[in-house]
Amino acid sequence: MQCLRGAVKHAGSGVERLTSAVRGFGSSSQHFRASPPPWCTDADPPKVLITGGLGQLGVGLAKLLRRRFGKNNVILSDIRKPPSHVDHNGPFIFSDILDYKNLREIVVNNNISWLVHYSAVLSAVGENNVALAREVNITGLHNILDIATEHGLRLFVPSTIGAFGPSSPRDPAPELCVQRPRTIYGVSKVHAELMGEYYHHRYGLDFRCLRYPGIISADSQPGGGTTDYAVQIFHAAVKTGRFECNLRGDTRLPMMYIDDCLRATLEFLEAPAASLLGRTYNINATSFTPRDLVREIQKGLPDLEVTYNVDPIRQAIADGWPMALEDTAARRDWGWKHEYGLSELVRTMLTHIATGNQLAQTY
Ligand SMILES: NC(=O)c1ccc[n+]([C@@H]2O[C@H](COP(=O)([O-])OP(=O)(O)OC[C@H]3O[C@@H](n4cnc5c(N)ncnc54)[C@H](O)[C@@H]3O)[C@@H](O)[C@H]2O)c1
Ligand SMILES: C[C@@H](O)[C@H](N)C(=O)O
Repeated sequence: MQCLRGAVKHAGSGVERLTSAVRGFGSSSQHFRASPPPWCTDADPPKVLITGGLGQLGVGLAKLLRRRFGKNNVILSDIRKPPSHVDHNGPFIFSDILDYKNLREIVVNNNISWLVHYSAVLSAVGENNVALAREVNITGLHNILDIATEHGLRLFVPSTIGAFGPSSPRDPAPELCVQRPRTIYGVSKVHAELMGEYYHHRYGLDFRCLRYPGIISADSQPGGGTTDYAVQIFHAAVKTGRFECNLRGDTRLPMMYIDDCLRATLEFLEAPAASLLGRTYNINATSFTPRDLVREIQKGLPDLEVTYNVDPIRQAIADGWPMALEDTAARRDWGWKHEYGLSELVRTMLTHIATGNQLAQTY
């Protein structure tokens, strides 16, 4: 299929306070399926490559997929040096998605069958460096599409709430509607959705795409997006008890706890092709404003103080994004169901961060 390429060329006391506050919250309700679903009949597990794997989502996804498919069947890759804990958990290799030959070599040499394409420049960073975002998010995607098509891979590319814009219906945004985003990030994600679906219809590429909400995680940092405040506030709340929020207090956006996001990704990847009436699906969990989030965190940490210092770039981006996503198609076609609402998300985040801080003090 080489012809295709040619053709389409705080601090201690705070931690104790927090620990006792969250003890009453109970433990995470997360549970991942331990064995393959009955309709998963593949004799061999897939060999999975994750690009951009050292960002907020990749390490967690690798952990989940390795539990399911085996440690050596999931290769994490990025253009940065991995921290030692990542290096010890399974295979990691350098891969620059802009280097087509290197990417092809990795796919061939490792007999890759599934490609999870996480490399991207996110919304806020993208507005500061449009050329870089265009290169990584669009040129890089072209390499990924060609390689996935040439080698018959199952390709997962995440899209985002950022693929909608001010003229899209906002509460909720349906699967199919006007999409005129005003960020290079959003434009590149609409491009990815359309190109992937085109390659599916034209070349039979097994392209799969989920529009993720803003993702909230405790042990990985966000990479420069508009929803980053909703992760940073937890760490600031525990460390200093103070947080300066860069979005207005009434900015409602769709959000999701990372365990729901990663489980959705695995379940969607495993869904039989015949059950997928579409190739790009919205997934939704909860929606909140900074004020809602502060109120919920203050149930565990009543002394948290929040001030607002709005970043006009991020605020303009958020004002053009939906407040919720309509996701009945995902629930109908492949059984999507979220587990974390706002209160579960906040309890789980505070529990994880308190436990992490205690461990850090121990060692
Ligand atoms: N985190 C979220 O809230 C969220 C929400 C919606 C969609 N998504 C999508 O999910 C995916 C993963 O998001 P994330 O939050 O982990 O992103 P992130 O910004 O934290 O990580 C992206 C990774 O891509 C890598 N990268 C950049 N240029 C590269 C290149 N040339 N070659 C290879 N890797 C390169 C970076 O080193 C980084 O580790 C992205 O596609 C993002 O658009 C994320
Ligand atoms: C929403 C998502 O795509 C990312 N967290 C961003 O804000 O850019």
